[in-house]
Amino acid sequence: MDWQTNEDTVPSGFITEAQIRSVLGKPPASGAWREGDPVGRRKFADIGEFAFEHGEVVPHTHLAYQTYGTLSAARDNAILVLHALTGDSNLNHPAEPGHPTDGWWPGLVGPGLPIDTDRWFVVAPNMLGSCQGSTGPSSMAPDGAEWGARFPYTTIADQVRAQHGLAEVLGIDRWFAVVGGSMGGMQVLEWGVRYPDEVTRMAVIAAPATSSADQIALNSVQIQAIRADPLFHGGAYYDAPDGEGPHQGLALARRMALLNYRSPSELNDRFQRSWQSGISPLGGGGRFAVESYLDFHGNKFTRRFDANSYITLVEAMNSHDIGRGRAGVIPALESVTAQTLVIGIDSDRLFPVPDQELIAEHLPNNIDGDVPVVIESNFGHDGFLIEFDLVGREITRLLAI
Ligand SMILES: CC(=O)SCCNC(=O)CCNC(=O)[C@H](O)C(C)(C)COP(=O)(O)OP(=O)(O)OC[C@H]1O[C@@H](n2cnc3c(N)ncnc32)[C@H](O)[C@@H]1OP(=O)(O)O
Ligand SMILES: N[C@@H](CCO)C(=O)O
Repeated sequence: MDWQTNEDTVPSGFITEAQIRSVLGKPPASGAWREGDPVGRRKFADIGEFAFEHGEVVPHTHLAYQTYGTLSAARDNAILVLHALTGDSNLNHPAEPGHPTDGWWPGLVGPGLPIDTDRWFVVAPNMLGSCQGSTGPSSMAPDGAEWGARFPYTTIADQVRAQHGLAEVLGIDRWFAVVGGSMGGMQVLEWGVRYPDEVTRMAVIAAPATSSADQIALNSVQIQAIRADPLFHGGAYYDAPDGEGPHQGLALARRMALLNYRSPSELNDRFQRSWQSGISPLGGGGRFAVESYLDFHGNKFTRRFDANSYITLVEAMNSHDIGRGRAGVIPALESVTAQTLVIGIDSDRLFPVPDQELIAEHLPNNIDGDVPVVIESNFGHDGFLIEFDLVGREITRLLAI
């Protein structure tokens, strides 16, 4: 097949300001960034005025979220599932009239699956600062224009405090489990440290206790790729004609990110030196298959994500230091009371296994003693989004103890 860019890909996930307003019942002074798509299954929790760790205040904030299963009368079966950098509140929706198949954890969450929605009430929010329905840079500021680059610097702790606001709206004062991977795993840790009395069990998957210099460096070049795009306009591109924006910069950032998400051996095994039709055997005049793959995902990404949100969320990952203001990483980890499962992936080059070893060593109630579970997978960091059987087996174990 001759792979091309995906110009015809239908964007998904964007909702309008008016649609959010119709759910919240009042002008939210915040919203989503692009017209055209239905609210679908999302609900919106109004969490009011929000003071960011950095000092700024946003007068009206809301989180988009979805629920799966039924909350028990005792309200004791709730599980919070937290997505990674570019995820959303869609966990698993089989195709049905009006809705295509959707969701980023279809092998993990659903009836009869490891997080069995016949038993558990699962809550999946879109994180603060994102662009899939929750308040973020593409939301409207009080002056009637999008926040853009003016949106407050957002930390992992901010995102977790916003999720806590959602828990209050839902009337859930204790989670049976909090589960998440990558950036979601950072948030799981923050939940365990910040709200120890509200988390019974937690699973930290492919995440570190702090973002290291290496990880910050990988993130910073992605941010720079977006800011260097001449169509970025300092983050004020929402009213550009014909939907122009820093699409090339965002696509380049996604290409770079993908290299951290996959393992060298997977790319080598999968694509080898194969090339697209039309390329010369020397490699000129066309694209290697792996280049086409990166182009494909880079272009596709620009159709579902806002560049300012991407910067906000990547900066939030950079902010991650579970020991900040808590006398260091080790005392912070030692303060967690929840039963914990820590999962690493042996081929993860973004958040490698030593990151999870540090966490497991210092969590007092790690179910595997002082070591993490290390999943063998060739898929690198993205393994937690692909290896449903391996991850599911461990989650099942956590929920069963
Ligand atoms: C919680 C969260 O993290 S949510 C965010 C998760 N989602 C994403 O990250 C979106 C981007 N997608 C991905 O990274 C991956 O698809 C994953 C991790 C979700 C799943 O990984 P995999 O099953 O290995 O999918 P893979 O990376 O091969 O991508 C498949 C796509 O690449 C395309 N593709 C494969 N090879 C090539 C190539 N040589 N040239 C162009 N396109 C290619 C496939 O056609 C397929 O397209 P589709 O998405 O329209 O079906
Ligand atoms: N593919 C994931 C990786 C980050 O953990 C995402 O885009 O969110």
